[in-house]
Amino acid sequence: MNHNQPDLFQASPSLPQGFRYRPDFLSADEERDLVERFADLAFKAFEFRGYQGNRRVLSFGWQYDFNRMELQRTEDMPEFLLPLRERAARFASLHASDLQHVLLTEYAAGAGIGWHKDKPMFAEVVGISLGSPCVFRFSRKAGSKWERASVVAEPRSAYLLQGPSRTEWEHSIPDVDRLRYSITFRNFKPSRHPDG
Ligand SMILES: O=C(O)CCC(=O)C(=O)O
Ligand SMILES: [Fe+2]
Repeated sequence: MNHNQPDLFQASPSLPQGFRYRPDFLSADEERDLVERFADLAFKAFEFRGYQGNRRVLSFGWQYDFNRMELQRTEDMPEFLLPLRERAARFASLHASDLQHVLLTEYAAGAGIGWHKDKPMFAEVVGISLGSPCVFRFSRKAGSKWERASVVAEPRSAYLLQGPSRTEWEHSIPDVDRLRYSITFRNFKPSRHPDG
């Protein structure tokens, strides 16, 4: 037996601390059903200070408006996402009711997301991937250099950003070759809940 074999459910040691990756979080049938549902949803071009990114987004529960720089209450999560929220919460050791916000993102071929940290009112982030695989890249400043790491987020996988992977590292996704969706559930930091 090879004791150096990395634990598939744990990020390899070179990945940021607090990052967890789980392949086959969804079955192929679940992935197909979700992609079919997404085709009927009203995604909107991501917009920031008048600039339209080439990805399209849709939020439920709460949405962060990047132009107004504030959270707004939005439509409740649709029923079909609730069992997935339950599973995402278990993966992150949270309660489903903690995950009051979900962002659906559609990356058409040629779309990606630039370097960023998620907004500071959010705590943990659980991301579920569908469609095209993508490279999930991490970067952080280490003295005068940048430290880098990356992992392939396969379709049907889930990842968790918590601890340093959430707070110290930025992440980005280079342009995908074909359609990818992500479902990102987030909870609020207790002191930053928009309901006070
Ligand atoms: O698509 C993903 O998996 C990540 C999306 C992301 O980083 C974000 O919306 O903040
Ligand atoms: Fe992000």
